[in-house]
Amino acid sequence: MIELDDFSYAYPTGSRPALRSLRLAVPAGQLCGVVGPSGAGKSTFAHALAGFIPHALGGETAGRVVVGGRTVADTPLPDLVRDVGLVLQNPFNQISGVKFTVREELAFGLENLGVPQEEMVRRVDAVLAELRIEGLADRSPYQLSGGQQQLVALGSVLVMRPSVLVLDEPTSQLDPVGSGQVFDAVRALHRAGVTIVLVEHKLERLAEIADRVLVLRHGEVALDGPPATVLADPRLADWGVAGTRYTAAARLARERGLWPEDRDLPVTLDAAVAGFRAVTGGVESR
Ligand SMILES: Nc1ncnc2c1ncn2[C@@H]1O[C@H](COP(=O)(O)OP(=O)(O)OP(=O)(O)O)[C@@H](O)[C@H]1O
Repeated sequence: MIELDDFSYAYPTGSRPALRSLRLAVPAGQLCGVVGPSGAGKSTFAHALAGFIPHALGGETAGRVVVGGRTVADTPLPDLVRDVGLVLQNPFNQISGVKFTVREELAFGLENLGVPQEEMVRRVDAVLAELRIEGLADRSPYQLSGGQQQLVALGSVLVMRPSVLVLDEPTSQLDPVGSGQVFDAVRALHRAGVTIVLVEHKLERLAEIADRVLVLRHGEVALDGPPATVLADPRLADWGVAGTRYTAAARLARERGLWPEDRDLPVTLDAAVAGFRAVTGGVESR
């Protein structure tokens, strides 16, 4: 469970608050997507949940962030990382720099926690298989592509088995295959009951897996609700957030009188197919 209680934050060098009076709760086990235009505060939000704000980045806070019953500002970072995993937008920043192979890199956090060797090997092997990166195990973390590093950065967090996972654009550098590997892993973690906050620009993917979507704008929550409602909201375009391609296609169809005004615009492929089937009466032209 994550709670933000009137939480505001300004960076040490920031002239304006990056987050403003956020009041929200993410129940245990929920997969909450976060979207918004550039500079909206998405990364800042992710850092605040994981305790990097204020512990590592300083700045001024007001209100509280509570994760798993602990007030983030009052909990030392090493204690927080046992429960809350943060995958950064740039994987390069997440690599320890002190390990020679991916296998060692994945074990690093567990080593620091004093996890016994056998258990460590078991957990690292499980994560290598889950992310389908067994082939990278003996490579240097520095001789990987950005996308491969992104998978390793995710793996180094997953081995810790956090109960809360915060992912800041975890597929930004990945091709469709790599993105699929990450989304499969996220889906499995969601099924396993992990609480997940996922900052993601790939809205078609987000629409399929999120229980809920927050839209951040100027550091505030502009919209909050189920993906089918939030991602089809016409205001997104005005705010600089491109909706899903399914919503765009149905909106064009509506402009041509082919999608009824009273039918919701779709955000997933299944909803789009069902909608077009219904409006064409199931007749498919060749
Ligand atoms: N280290 C920093 N120091 C000062 N200001 C910062 C810092 N990082 C971000 N900001 C500012 O805080 C605001 C929110 O930035 P943030 O990176 O959280 O946005 P974002 O929604 O993640 O954007 P993007 O989609 O481009 O990653 C912006 O005005 C940004 O310029």
